[in-house]
Amino acid sequence: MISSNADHKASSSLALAQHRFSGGEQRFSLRRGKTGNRIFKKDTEKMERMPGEGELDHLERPSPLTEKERMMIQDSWSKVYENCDDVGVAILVRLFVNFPSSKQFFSQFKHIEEPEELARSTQLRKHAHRVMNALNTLVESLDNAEKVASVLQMVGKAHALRHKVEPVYFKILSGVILEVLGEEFPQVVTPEVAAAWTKVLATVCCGINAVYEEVGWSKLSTSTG
Ligand code: HEM
Repeated sequence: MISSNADHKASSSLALAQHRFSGGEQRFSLRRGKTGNRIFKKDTEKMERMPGEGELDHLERPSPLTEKERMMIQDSWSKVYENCDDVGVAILVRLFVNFPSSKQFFSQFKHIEEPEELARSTQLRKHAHRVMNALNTLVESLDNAEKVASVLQMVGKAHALRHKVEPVYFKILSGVILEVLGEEFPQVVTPEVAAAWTKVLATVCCGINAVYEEVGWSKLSTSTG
């Protein structure tokens, strides 16, 4: 069961396979306040829409990255990673606000709604740090297929077996990552760079799905049953 009633009221689009990277409807972005600190800004008010049944089931593994794409990923990531903690928290707050059902796996903030309060949660901040570090390892290892596979094995197994996270949330998170990076780093994440990121994140999702299948995850579909 991955969707609450609220999930169905929504009308945003998200389908990694179809290159639609709107991560949801309420937008919280990082902006510099007068003090120079990054703050969360709420732009619009809408509700979550989970991908429909079968919508994301047939994600095809993208072609390998070209050398140029690999360089674009590594260059853009170096700018993003300079703001590792802020960006990681912004991504996860956007995920949890736009897709509230994704909070169900987190004991310490599953009932919190306010983005500012979410952003202060120790559990959220810790997970943001872990996600960003894992992405950093993947980006650093783009020319090392074995290393990429071992990271995806570790992440996939832990989330399937220990945390029992439906794999669709990895696709949702991928869309949110692209959306936030595009908004926060518009000079860096040009359409060409975003296309390369699309490939990387689709590869991550395919790898995670493969691990879920390996460990016998029984419900790879986005079924709400
Ligand atoms: C690229 C995507 C992700 C990466 C790299 C990632 C990475 C990690 C890592 C390294 C850990 C800690 C080690 C462990 O317990 O296995 C962790 C824990 C966890 N992750 Fe993720 N994660 C990702 C996506 C997600 C998503 C989409 C969800 C659910 C919506 C999720 C839910 C959790 C939960 C519930 C924990 C345990 C948290 C705790 O014990 O405080 N993760 N993740």
